Amino acid sequence: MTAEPSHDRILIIDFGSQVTQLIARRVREAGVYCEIVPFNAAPDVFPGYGAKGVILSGGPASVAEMGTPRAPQAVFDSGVPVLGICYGQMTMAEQLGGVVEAGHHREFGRADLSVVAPSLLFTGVWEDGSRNQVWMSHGDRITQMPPGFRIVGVSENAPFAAIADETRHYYGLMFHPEVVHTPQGGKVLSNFVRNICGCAGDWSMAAYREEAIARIRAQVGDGKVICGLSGGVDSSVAAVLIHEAIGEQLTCVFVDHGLMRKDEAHEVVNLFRGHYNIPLVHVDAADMFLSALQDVEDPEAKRKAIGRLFIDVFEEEARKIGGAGFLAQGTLYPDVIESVSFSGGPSVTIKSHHNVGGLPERMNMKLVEPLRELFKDEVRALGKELGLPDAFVGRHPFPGPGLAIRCPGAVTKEKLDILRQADAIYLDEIRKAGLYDVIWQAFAVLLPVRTVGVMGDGRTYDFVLALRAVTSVDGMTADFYPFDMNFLGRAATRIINEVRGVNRVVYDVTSKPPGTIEWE
Ligand SMILES: Nc1ncnc2c1ncn2[C@@H]1O[C@H](COP(=O)(O)OP(=O)(O)OP(=O)(O)O)[C@@H](O)[C@H]1O
Ligand SMILES: O=c1[nH]c(=O)c2[nH+]cn([C@@H]3O[C@H](COP(=O)(O)O)[C@@H](O)[C@H]3O)c2[nH]1
Ligand SMILES: NC(=O)CC[C@H](N)C(=O)O
Ligand SMILES: [Mg+2]
Repeated sequence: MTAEPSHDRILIIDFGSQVTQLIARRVREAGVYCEIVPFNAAPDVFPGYGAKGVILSGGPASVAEMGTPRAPQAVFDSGVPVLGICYGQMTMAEQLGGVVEAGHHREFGRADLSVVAPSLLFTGVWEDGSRNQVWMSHGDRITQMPPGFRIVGVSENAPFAAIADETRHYYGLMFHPEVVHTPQGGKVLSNFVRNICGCAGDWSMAAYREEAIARIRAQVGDGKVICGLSGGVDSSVAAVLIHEAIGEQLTCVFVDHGLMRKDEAHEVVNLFRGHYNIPLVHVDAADMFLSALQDVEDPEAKRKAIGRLFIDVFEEEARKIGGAGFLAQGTLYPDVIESVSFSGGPSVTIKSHHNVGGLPERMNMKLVEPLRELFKDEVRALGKELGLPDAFVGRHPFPGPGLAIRCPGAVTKEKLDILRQADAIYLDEIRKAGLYDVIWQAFAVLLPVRTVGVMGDGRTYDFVLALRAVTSVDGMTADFYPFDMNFLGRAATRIINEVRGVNRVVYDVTSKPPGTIEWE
């Protein structure tokens, strides 16, 4: 947990819901700092955390079953306001003397909430007597409220859809206020953190910048820092922020691992050197990465191998400048959440982001990660605050393992060359159509599948290329971009005509979840 002591803070206890991160986002949108802690770490974290309120997330387990997770008793003993959402509501009800039954009354998706009594939680949002759209995803339900609570809202299948004990400031919601399908849900969460918990709502990027600089100085002292710079938004913002904090103690290192897109290495280095007076070392490590990846097919093995090599390169560069005690990276909150699985914790590891779960166990340098608590859109806002040019702030994300995770199966130089050309054409068409800034991320994937085609009256037997484009706010959830068919036809024709080795193009229409954005 990172200290953010000069602002009010909310602690979110995670029971493993797929949408816990969205609770954090909504709370921050209300100008309030918050962090997520897994339920099994909560008993240690809560007592010293200084939370002005606690939110209990949803989760896949059933409160009606023995041995399922509970909130720390200390939370209820502390007197801070508590909001339970779905599983969080049910465990709160059970822990405070109510009864929960396992599910015959499943509600998944859109539901109507009838407000049947006034509550501070709904003030200025939903009037007493109104019916409102909410989103539910549960099978269990409360059948008996704990003492001191009353019903505030009901739905067709949940007689206790919203309950409150206004005296003790305990609130429980069966529905999920954090998802966009509960259109007024953000305001409900804002009511909780601002009006009920009494948080000031003064958490902003300008404040974050000042505090982050102070923290970097305190951590680093007069030590030297190597910063992994990819040219992406995150590391560019991290580098500029760290430079503001410690000036010449910083050296940036750009690793060309041979898995970059077309012309990317030179563009990044020139752009950065053109704008900043920060020392930047350009390392050509393509042979080293490609030979290490030669026979690696498993996605996690690829990620781990790349993570390890990155560190080898950083350590080597540190030696060249006479040693550096610290390694800085543009790690974001979603990288941390998606990579880390606490043992016995609620959520599973989806993929090891090279800069977190993919790091080797033994590290000589200490990590400096000033963006570790931020979501992508917050980093972009911080970048604007720091005056970064749009060429950095508006860039689509590009994963550290690069094209290796866009080449399912073994990675070869030939495949990378094909992918590079096709990807460049696809992005060129996107820019020409004026869609680059509308789309959150777009890229091509070279599939390890060959199909038969006919070109110039001859038979071809070449690779299939998949195109991907998504819209998103923070990369945690995403929708596929609904291209016009003419656009897709145009891009496919150009790729097949101009790139040798591809004779078929397909478009990926999977959202996240259930897909992820990258294919590996
Ligand atoms: N080629 C590279 N050279 C040096 N460091 C890198 C490279 N690729 C990734 N990194 C390090 O790993 C971190 C995480 O990579 P990631 O792709 O998430 O962030 P980014 O590249 O800075 O931003 P974006 O997500 O917008 O691409 C980076 O912030 C950077 O510190
Ligand atoms: O720096 C990174 N190192 C990684 O190992 C990594 N894996 C995925 N990504 C990027 O994260 C976002 C979410 O991707 P997924 O839906 O595929 O998990 C998308 O923007 C991905 O491009 C990575 N970035
Ligand atoms: N979304 C949730 O928190 C679900 C809670 C519990 N697993 C149920 O099905 O009722
Ligand atoms: Mg990147």
